[in-house]
Amino acid sequence: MDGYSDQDMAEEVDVVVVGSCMTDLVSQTPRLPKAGETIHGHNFFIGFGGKGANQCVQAARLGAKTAMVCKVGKDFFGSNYIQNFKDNAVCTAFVTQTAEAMTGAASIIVNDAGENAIVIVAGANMLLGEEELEQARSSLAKAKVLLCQLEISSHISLQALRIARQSNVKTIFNPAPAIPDLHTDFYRESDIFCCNESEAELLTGTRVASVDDAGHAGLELLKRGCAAVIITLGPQGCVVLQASNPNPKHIPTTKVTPVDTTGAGDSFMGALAFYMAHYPSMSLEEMSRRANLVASVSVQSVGTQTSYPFKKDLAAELL
Ligand SMILES: Nc1ncnc2c1ncn2[C@@H]1O[C@H](COP(=O)(O)OP(=O)(O)OP(=O)(O)O)[C@@H](O)[C@H]1O
Repeated sequence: MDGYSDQDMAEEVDVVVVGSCMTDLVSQTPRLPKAGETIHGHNFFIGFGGKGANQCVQAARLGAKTAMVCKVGKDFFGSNYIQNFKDNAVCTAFVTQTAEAMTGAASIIVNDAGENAIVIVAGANMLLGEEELEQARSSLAKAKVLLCQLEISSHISLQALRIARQSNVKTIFNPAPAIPDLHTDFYRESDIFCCNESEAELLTGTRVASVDDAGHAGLELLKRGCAAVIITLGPQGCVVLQASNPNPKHIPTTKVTPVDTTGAGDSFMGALAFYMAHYPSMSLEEMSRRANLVASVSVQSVGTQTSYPFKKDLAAELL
């Protein structure tokens, strides 16, 4: 936007995401190579990923004023990612570049059967520290919603949640990728604790393979101190529980033909943050129903951020 700087944007942010950026380097091959083998692939592309950035971009595409707090390398990938944020109208005032590490990268090989082998190097993501969080403090304290995940140092995510809570900013925490010994304060600092089936399984130690299982796991997570729990269930939508109404509620979604479900969870999270920021008095069930529908659009085309809908792609009643 001409004449409208990053600093101007930082003054009026609705959704702040403190999290990761990853560049996906994707090779499509007939089969996965064996150790020591070189094979020819038939396609290569570079994609924008990382859970934090994905969620931020989805919220921005729905119309939320978003800011990303993250660290990328002083390299081509980092500069390219900053441009991607700008292209999606995300405030980059708190995106820093470091010469100490490369931008986070995921080297992905996908064979024709859809199987993959992936190497993730978190790189600059792990260097996001308290200093950068301090720089974002005043924007964070004025925001409506904070969104965090676990692809950066977990103590930075927890610190961001604490700052938001102290300022009465609603917090959404996505414990992904899940770690078994999650600090108990993550539950207490979360207004919404939102995870998928496998994360719920790892955190509770119980099997989550059905809507009923998700209800039981959700109750266990709720007991740990969060105000609400959402467990996403792929094509089955999600289950919602609130401390004020702990009866698990199944929120189904519409049946679609999935083409590529990569990043569906992040689309759901970004949409949820948008609804919380724009419709603070909407029920959590209704926000979840709408987030299901946004995410269901994302599974109907290929890629991660490339599949995320914009406001203009959605029915007016969803916005
Ligand atoms: N096949 C599908 N059909 C319709 N909606 C889907 C489908 N898969 C996922 N979704 C939507 O996306 C949301 C998140 O999906 P899921 O529970 O699979 O998360 P996830 O495992 O974190 O996803 P991913 O790791 O692929 O990003 C679901 O709650 C649902 O709303």
